[in-house]
Amino acid sequence: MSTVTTANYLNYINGEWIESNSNETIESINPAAPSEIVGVIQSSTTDDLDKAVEAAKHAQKPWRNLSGAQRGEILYKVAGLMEERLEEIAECATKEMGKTLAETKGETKRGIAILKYYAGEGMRKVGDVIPSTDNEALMFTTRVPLGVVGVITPWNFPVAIPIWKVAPALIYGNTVVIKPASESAVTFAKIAQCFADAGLPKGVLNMVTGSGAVVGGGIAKHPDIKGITFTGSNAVGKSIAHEAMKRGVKYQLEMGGKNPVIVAKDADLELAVDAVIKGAFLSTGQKCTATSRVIVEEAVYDRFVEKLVIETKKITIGSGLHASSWMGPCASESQYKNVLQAIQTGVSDGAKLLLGGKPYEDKESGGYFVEPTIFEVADQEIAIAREEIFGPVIALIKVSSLESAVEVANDSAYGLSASIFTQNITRMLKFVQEMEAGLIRINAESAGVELQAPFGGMKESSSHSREQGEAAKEFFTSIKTVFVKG
Ligand SMILES: NC(=O)c1ccc[n+]([C@@H]2O[C@H](COP(=O)([O-])OP(=O)(O)OC[C@H]3O[C@@H](n4cnc5c(N)ncnc54)[C@H](O)[C@@H]3O)[C@@H](O)[C@H]2O)c1
Ligand SMILES: O=C[C@H](O)CS(=O)(=O)O
Repeated sequence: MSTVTTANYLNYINGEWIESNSNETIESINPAAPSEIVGVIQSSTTDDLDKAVEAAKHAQKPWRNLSGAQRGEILYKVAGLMEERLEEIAECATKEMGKTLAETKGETKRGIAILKYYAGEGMRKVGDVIPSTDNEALMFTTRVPLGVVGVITPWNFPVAIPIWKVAPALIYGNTVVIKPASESAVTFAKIAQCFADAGLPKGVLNMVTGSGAVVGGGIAKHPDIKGITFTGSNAVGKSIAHEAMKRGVKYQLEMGGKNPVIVAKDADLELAVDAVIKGAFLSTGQKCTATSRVIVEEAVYDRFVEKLVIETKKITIGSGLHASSWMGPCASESQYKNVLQAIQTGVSDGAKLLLGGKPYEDKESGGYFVEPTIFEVADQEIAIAREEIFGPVIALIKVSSLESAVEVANDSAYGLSASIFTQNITRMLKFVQEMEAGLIRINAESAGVELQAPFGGMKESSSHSREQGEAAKEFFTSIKTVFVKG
């Protein structure tokens, strides 16, 4: 029997908090203590979505007609309010999806920094003057917003990912309808409140919560939504792309990964072990850039594995609210079951289980905890070496040379993030050149996206645009080339 511990969270449409006309709700559960309901959100309908899109459409022209500096001023105010409410937002994120308070505080600070970065973008140039072949003419480029943008976000970064989409969308003059993942929608409701309290004009930002198929699918199909930015699984991303292409609207997808780390024979093994543990098990492995394959040159394989197992055994598991916990639960029951199923598949496919592989029983809480799990894989064709698990599971692969390591690393449908540990500059440069991934990190964990740099994947990890930094401008605006003759 679950007990409601907090309020009913409403949709934010046209500057007001309103209930869905479905009169149905979804419970956001604490995965570390599933009997606890963090909040109750709206299970919205396409009618609710239509209201939100209408509000966004109505607000778009006045919003676009503000100067970038004026739009930026509001983003700075949102950042300030989030700073004041940092503890509340971070604690809510930890309760909703499980990652530790240290991680959610860091993520909330990251969201604040992203808001400030894009607030500043409101004062930066948007085009270029290009010399015309006609010496009496002036030719230049400028940029215009897309209009109403649909934002669909996952649960694993409930603060950073919505903000790294919403902030650039708004600063470049678009208005937004966002559907956050239901597993972390209460967290975004608190962020939307910061936008409301910062004086954002009504209709500029609208949040509609609910099922992906209904509300997310409705965003993909809506005729008045002129751009869709999505982060989530490949299956869902491809369905959104299909709908967007049918309507001829811009779309942006950032999706799954199966991120390799190569440990070369000249690697600093202590550094590599520390980075693999952080990259694979922080956030319970629920990062798109998380380490899931570790490819080790045979010359150092046994020493590396011995150190890795010893250090992994030190990981403390528990509620993310407890300072003693280094790793929290899987974010939901379904994620928990998916991870345990993947582990079972690994065992039945013949992978050698070196550590973990079982639920971490916490009888008091009944939380969705899984032990950090390390497999040794001889056959790279098996599922745990190929498919994204999005949990605390790594596959170790032994290779005879760096050439072979890069071949194995590239042998994946995904191309999001990749790291190498070596102290040889030639090997580093060869890796940079030959590794098919959008994020390349040298002597550092595979996770770690910096807000000021372009971020996105290659191959099936992405629709091949880039998010964050100046790159966001390319998606959230259209370029106009202007030729002026007196
Ligand atoms: N590349 C990146 O930057 C990045 C970052 C974080 C997570 N991810 C990926 O996201 C996945 C985990 O997140 P998730 O479980 O929330 O993914 P998901 O695809 O299940 O859901 C993502 C969002 O899409 C919505 N959705 C679900 N079905 C939909 C549909 N039919 N139409 C439209 N929207 C729909 C969901 O409600 C949610 O808001 C992993 O694959 C992970 O790799 C990628
Ligand atoms: O899931 C999103 C990315 O993994 C963010 S980061 O690489 O962990 O910063």
